[in-house]
Amino acid sequence: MSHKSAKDFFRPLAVGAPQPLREIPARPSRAIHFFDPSNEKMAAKIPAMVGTVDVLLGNLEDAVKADNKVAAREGLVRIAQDTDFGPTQLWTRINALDSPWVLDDLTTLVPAIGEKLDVIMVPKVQGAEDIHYVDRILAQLEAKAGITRPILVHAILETARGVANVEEICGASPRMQGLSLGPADLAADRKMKTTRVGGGHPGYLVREDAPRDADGGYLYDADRFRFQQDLWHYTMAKMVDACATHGVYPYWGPFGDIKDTVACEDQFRNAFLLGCVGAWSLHPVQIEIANRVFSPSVEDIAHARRVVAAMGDGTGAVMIDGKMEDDASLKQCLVLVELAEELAAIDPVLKATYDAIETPEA
Ligand SMILES: CC(=O)SCCNC(=O)CCNC(=O)[C@H](O)C(C)(C)COP(=O)(O)OP(=O)(O)OC[C@H]1O[C@@H](n2cnc3c(N)ncnc32)[C@H](O)[C@@H]1OP(=O)(O)O
Ligand SMILES: O=CC(=O)O
Ligand SMILES: [Mg+2]
Repeated sequence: MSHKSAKDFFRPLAVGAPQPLREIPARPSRAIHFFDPSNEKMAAKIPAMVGTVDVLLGNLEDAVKADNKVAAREGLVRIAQDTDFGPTQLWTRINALDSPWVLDDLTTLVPAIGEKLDVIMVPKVQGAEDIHYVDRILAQLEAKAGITRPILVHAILETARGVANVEEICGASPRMQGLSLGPADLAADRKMKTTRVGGGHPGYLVREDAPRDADGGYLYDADRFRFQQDLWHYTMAKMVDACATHGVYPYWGPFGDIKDTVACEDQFRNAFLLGCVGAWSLHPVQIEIANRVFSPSVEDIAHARRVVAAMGDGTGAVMIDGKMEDDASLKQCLVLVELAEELAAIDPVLKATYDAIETPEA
């Protein structure tokens, strides 16, 4: 495979296109809230949601009926033009690159609302070639429309080939903002035997050994503990490593069991703990869950600040509450402290909560 030279990687791909970014800004994106711009009831709620959610995403792909694709595209243009998004990011999910709608999605959205669109989410990305296609066409459209800052690209990891190529996808363009794990399409593509949109499965488990009777025989029929396992652990970990390697952000995608807010929270928290910065929200009830779960807890920040204060110049080892802390655990604490600062900058309630934590003297 041929690679661009380092000096060419950050050159605009069209004359007059904006200069690519060297670093993707860490903008809070705990919940990426999906709405169907062709659904009038849903669309009417969007202006009032500004400021309550980090990202509003006008979805044009799956979940929008084929007959409504044009209405969704036009609806998104209207909403974007009529709404002041303030601190809330505006994203869209375009149709798949092999669909009959995607070219019109791009050629309509960029000239009409390109200055307001922060990120374009591309579904069913298979490899670097898909990102290269979007990269070049965006550069041409940006140049033609006089867009002054590059629109970023987010890929959904939802095919087996995409997972196999996750490294090259992350590194395909300086536009790459992040990746989301799409469990529904990924399950179908891999021929997994779950019909759920994210979450676990009662059949995917590990069972406690059978106890033995007095003669040493196994009691296979005995009641034995069963532990449901995580179907998504391997893919999520692989995605997080690829994203961290390339300086882009990993996200959990959808959780389809809207009524099971407890399991949704578990799914989101697993993603947070493994390194993801956010997840999709499909229904308003999922926004609060994501905002809470993807914000460091008061306990974590209190502990992290104690370690930062105790570590002074950041070298050496100290004991806090019977535990060893050193340069490496300080870095873990700084991940949380820095995230808290980024979130506090846009979330006044969270800022007040973090400000109220007693910070130890250095
Ligand atoms: C695998 C994937 O690709 S996942 C990504 C694609 N899927 C999506 O984007 C799905 C987006 N969400 C939805 O379509 C809907 O939330 C559904 C179909 C899941 C549920 O919709 P409903 O049955 O109408 O939910 P419910 O009755 O609880 O809605 C309550 C209210 O919230 C509104 N609402 C529901 N979802 C949303 C949303 N995503 N954004 C804004 N408002 C919403 C409804 O319009 C309704 O308004 P009303 O009180 O004025 O009547
Ligand atoms: O698009 C998301 C998915 O899970 O499929
Ligand atoms: Mg999908």
